[in-house]
Amino acid sequence: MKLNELFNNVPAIEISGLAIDSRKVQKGDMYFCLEGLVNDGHSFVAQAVSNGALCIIHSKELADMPQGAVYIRVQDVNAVLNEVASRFYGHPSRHLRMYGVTGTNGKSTVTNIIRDLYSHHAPCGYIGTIAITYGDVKKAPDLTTPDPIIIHSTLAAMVSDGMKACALEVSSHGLELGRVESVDFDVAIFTNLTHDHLDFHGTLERYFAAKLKLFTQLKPEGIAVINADDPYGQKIIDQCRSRVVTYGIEQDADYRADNIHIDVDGSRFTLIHEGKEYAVSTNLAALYNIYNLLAAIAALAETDMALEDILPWVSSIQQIEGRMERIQEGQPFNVIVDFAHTPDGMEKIMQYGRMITKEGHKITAVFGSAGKRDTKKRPIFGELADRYCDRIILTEDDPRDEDPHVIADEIRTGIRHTKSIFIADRYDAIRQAIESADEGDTVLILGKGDEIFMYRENGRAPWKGDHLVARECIRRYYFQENADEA
Ligand SMILES: CC(=O)N[C@H]1[C@@H](OP(=O)(O)OP(=O)(O)OC[C@H]2O[C@@H](n3ccc(=O)[nH]c3=O)[C@H](O)[C@@H]2O)O[C@H](CO)[C@@H](O)[C@@H]1O[C@H](C)C(=O)N[C@@H](C)C(=O)N[C@H](CCC(=O)O)C(=O)O
Ligand SMILES: Nc1ncnc2c1ncn2[C@@H]1O[C@H](COP(=O)(O)OP(=O)(O)OP(=O)(O)O)[C@@H](O)[C@H]1O
Repeated sequence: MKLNELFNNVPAIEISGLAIDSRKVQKGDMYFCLEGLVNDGHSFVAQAVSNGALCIIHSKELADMPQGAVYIRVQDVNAVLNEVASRFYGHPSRHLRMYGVTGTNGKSTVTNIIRDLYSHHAPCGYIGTIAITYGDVKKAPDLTTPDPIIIHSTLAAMVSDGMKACALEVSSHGLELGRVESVDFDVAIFTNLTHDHLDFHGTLERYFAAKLKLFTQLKPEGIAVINADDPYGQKIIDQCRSRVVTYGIEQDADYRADNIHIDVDGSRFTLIHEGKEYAVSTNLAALYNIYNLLAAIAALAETDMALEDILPWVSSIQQIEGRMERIQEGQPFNVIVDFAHTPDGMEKIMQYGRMITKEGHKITAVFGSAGKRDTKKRPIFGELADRYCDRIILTEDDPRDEDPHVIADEIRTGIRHTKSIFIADRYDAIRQAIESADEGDTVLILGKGDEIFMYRENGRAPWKGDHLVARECIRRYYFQENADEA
C-alpha cells in the first residue's frame, strides 16, 4: 500500500508492512512508536530505520531522526496504529461477523462454543488464549488479545480463507491497552466480573472500566449480549448505547434457562425465549457452562442462525482444550483438568467436583498460583480448597522468578482444616494425586488447562501439559502399564 493512501501530504512510497517492535522491523515497514509500561518506542527509532523502516509514526519530539524515513507526528500513536492496521489490511472486520467476548471467566469457552456452533452455518475463525484458528490453520498465540497488527492481519487471512465470522476473546489488558479500537464488532458479549488481574488494574472498579470499553465502543447497530445475573451486567446495560440482549438463570432475561439438571457429563434445561420453551440437552456440564452456552446461543440467535438451527448442535460441542477436560483412561475415579485460575473459577470447578463426588469419597485438588501475578488471590485459593476439598497438593504454576514454596505458603494461609502437602515438581504432584486416588474419588488438576509451557525465571519453558501428564500417570502408575512418554 502506498503511504499517500494512508496519510495526506506525504510521498507515494510503498509500505510493505507494519511494526510496533523495532527489533522485528523489516525493509519497507512503517514503525509506530508506542509508549509502553517499561519502554518508550520513541527510543528505538534508530534501530527501526537501520532495519529498513521507511516511515516512523511518533507523538513526541525525536532526538534522533536518521535519514531514509518519512516522519509523521501524530497526537495519539495507538489510535493511528489501530486505524492504519485496519485500513492496511482492507478493514477485514467489516467483512466478517465479529463476536467479541469479554469477562473474567468464560471468554475462551464462549468463543469456542460460538465457533463450533457457527461452523454448522458457515466457516468461523477464533482468536484467543487457546489458539488462533481458521480453516486448517492453527497457531499458538502469544497473547489472548493480540496487538492491532496481528489482529487485522489475521482477520484478513480469515477473510481470504473463506471465513464468514470470527469469535475474538477480548481481555481487559487488550481493552486497557487499546488493542481492539478499530475492530468492527457486531456483537459484544459479557460473561461475568470477579476478582482477577488486580496487579495490573489496581482496583475492581478500574478492571470493570476496562471491560466496559467493549460496550461503550460498540457501534449503535451492534448488539450487547449481557449476563443478567452478574451485578456488573446492569451497570453495562446502563451505559451501553447499542441494543441489549440479556441471558441468565436467576433474573428475568431474553434467553433464560430453567429446570436445570446437571449430570457428570452433560446437562439438560428448558430455554425460555420470547415466551416459547425449548428442551435443551448439551454435553457441557457444570452450571457455569450453562451461562456460557446461553451467551453463545443468544449471540448467534440474534445474528445469523435461528434457534431451531442452533439447538440440535449443542449436544455435541467439541471438548474445549483444558477447560473441564475429563481424563478417561479406564480408571475408576474422576480426573478433571481445568484452567481455573481465578477465585470464581476455582470455586465453580470445586463445587462441580463436590457435586459429582459421592458421600464418603474424597476430592484431591492439585494447584498452585502464578508467580508475579495478582498475589492477593493466593490465600483465597487456599480458603476455597479448604472448604471444598479433602486433600490439597500444592505445586508450581508459572512461578516466574518466585519460589513456588513461598507461593504455596501464601496459599496455605487460607487453609484451616484440610491436609495439604507441597510437591514442587508439577509432574510429581499430579502423579501423587493419581496414585493415591481410590475408587469413586475425584482428582482436580487446576490452573494450567491445556498449556504446554511453564513461565519460569527466563520466560516460557516447555511443560508436558496437565492433560497429557494425567493420562500418562494413570496408565503408568495407576495401571502400572508400560505407557509411552506423553
Ligand atoms: C502488560 C502488558 O500487557 N504488556 C504489553 C505491552 O508491553 P509493554 O508496555 O511492557 O511494552 P514495552 O516493553 O514497554 O515497549 C513499548 C513499545 O516499545 C517497543 N519496543 C520495545 C523494546 C525494543 O527494543 N524495541 C521496541 O520497539 C515494544 O514493542 C512496544 O511497542 O505491550 C507489548 C506490545 O504490544 C505486549 O507484548 C505486552 O504484553 C506482555 C508480553 C504481556 O504479557 N501481556 C499480558 C499480561 C496480557 O496482555 N495478557 C492478556 C490476557 C490476560 C488474561 O486474561 O489472563 C492478553 O490479552 O494476552
Ligand atoms: N462462566 C463462567 N463463570 C465462572 N467460571 C468459569 C466460567 N467459564 C469458565 N469458568 C472457569 O474459568 C476457567 C477458564 O475458562 P475460560 O478459559 O473459558 O475463561 P477465560 O475468560 O478465557 O480465561 P483466560 O482469558 O484467562 O483464558 C475454566 O476452566 C473454568 O474453571
